[in-house]
Amino acid sequence: MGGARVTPLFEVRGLHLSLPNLNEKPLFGPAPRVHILRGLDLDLPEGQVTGIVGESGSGKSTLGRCLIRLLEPTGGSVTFAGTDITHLGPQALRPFRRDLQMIFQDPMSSLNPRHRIRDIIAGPLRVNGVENADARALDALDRVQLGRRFADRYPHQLSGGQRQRVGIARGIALGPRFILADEIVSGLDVSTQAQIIALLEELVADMNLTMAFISHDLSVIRRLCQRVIVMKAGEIVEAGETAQVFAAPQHPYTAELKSAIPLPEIDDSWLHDRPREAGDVQ
Ligand SMILES: Nc1ncnc2c1ncn2[C@@H]1O[C@H](COP(=O)(O)OP(=O)(O)OP(=O)(O)O)[C@@H](O)[C@H]1O
Repeated sequence: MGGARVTPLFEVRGLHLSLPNLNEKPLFGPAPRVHILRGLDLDLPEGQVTGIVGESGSGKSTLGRCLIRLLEPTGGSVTFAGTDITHLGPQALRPFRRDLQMIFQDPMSSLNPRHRIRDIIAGPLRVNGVENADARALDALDRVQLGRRFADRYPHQLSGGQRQRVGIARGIALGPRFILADEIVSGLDVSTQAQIIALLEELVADMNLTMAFISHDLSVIRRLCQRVIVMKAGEIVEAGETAQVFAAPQHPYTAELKSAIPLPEIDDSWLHDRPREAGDVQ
């Protein structure tokens, strides 16, 4: 596309992650290590959504967790907004926690069933010492187009799409700069998926969010992500602008991936149909 270069929010160089392989513990000596990420280089441009695709077990979630430092890399570096966060301990990471948020795949298991929606969203705000946590939780409910009348409900009283909106509200309430979204629309029906994707697009634009969006669904990736990286066996086999990568895949694996999942070629206007009334939200 050309134009001005977008500053990367994340710069990842030679990222490596290995863990002891507990399935192959020898009688003597240390367990052999399993290499999950094998030297990744990538930039995540600020204000853009980068899709991460690849077969099951290729390391997508592990990469995401290294970015937000839920995992500590065993090699290479992760630089966030100019600071090397690769090996920061819990104390040094504290100032970054607000900026690095995650939305989980299954909101039912990640939302405490005994807590009201207002407390689920306000919880992380209180932990981070944010003033007016309750008011900000209600604002977040508005931003995800659920509305305040959901504040006193419990997760089981909501539909799958509504619960995912609560997950998103919790993710954005702290005003993060980066969100990791790991398979967050996989469990939803197609029309609810489309509404959630439209909401994410709006939030990314309004809040200048940078997002890494892990998904198996290439049509969702094509809709939402300006850039995409393709992983295989702990390595990045292809990266670039989404339209280019899928139009002219350079790596046989990308072509394989593309041919494995049919992409809808026609009329995606339904993706733009968004509810205008909070009561319509699914
Ligand atoms: N704590 C761990 N100990 C040992 N192996 C692990 C651990 N976490 C992940 N792995 C292995 O690392 C590989 C990458 O896992 P990861 O969850 O990152 O893949 P993924 O691409 O996100 O897969 P999926 O699409 O199935 O979620 C897998 O083979 C997994 O079994």
